Amino acid sequence: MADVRASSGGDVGLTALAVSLRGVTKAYDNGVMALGPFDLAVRKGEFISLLGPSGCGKSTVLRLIAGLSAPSTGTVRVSRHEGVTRPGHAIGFVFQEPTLMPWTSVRENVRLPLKLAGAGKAEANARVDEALASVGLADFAGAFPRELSGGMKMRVSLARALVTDPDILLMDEPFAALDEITRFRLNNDLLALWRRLRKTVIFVTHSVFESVYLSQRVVVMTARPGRIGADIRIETVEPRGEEFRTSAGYADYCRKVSSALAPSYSGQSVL
Ligand SMILES: Nc1ncnc2c1ncn2[C@@H]1O[C@H](COP(=O)(O)OP(=O)(O)OP(=O)(O)O)[C@@H](O)[C@H]1O
Repeated sequence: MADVRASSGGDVGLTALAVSLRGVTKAYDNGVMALGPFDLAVRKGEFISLLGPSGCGKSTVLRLIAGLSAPSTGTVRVSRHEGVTRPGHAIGFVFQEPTLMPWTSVRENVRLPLKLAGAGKAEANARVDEALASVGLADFAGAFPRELSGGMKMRVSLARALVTDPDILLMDEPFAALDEITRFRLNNDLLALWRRLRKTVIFVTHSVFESVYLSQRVVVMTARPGRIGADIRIETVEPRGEEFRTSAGYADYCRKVSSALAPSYSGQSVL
């Protein structure tokens, strides 16, 4: 039986967990067996990456955690802090496309989740200002999406996800469409934000390099139906920066993660 619950974190042994998936499978209506059985426990404040071949069910995992889709079997639990009365959601979602409303300003784009949650104007204004400042866009509140670069649009998208002060940030290949320099900069900014805000981050990427650079744990998924092929802890001196990116330790971790990914593509011809 599928069971999707938002717990207050009161379960014995689960208090430190932000997200827990147990024995989860997902079969879509068209018969595609996308996932599972899949077990994952993410601690509060942890930064993990989900890495795996195309179609292995990474986005499906995020959608299940966000409650946008229900598991076919198994349990999905999302912990919420008790007594929190702020408007909005326990979960913020950032997609690969910034999906901004082109006809209105950055400020209104970021305000949208608060509007939907019925937040008062004064509180919403303060939160929008704070969210924009946290992604370095304090001076662009009045700009329109067409006036922004790809990296800036992604920052707006991130601010929109942060504006409700969620406990958990789900990010689905957010930087995949960006050039490498912009991507590296956003990687650093995201790490700085994570260190400051201590959100739980679950980050989907196709990039071995990005997963190792950002995460405390890289969860490598098998080809569809996605299961956990490897769960690799990345341990290094914090805070991370360019020194880590160019270190032997980083290269070693990238090799280890690549090896864990290899069974998913070995034997498959690209021609
Ligand atoms: N709504 C849906 N209906 C039917 N099949 C779906 C649906 N959503 C996803 N799938 C299928 O389920 C499988 C897993 O999809 P999912 O998007 O979770 O994979 P992914 O690992 O995120 O892929 P990618 O890396 O290419 O984005 C794929 O085969 C996909 O075609």
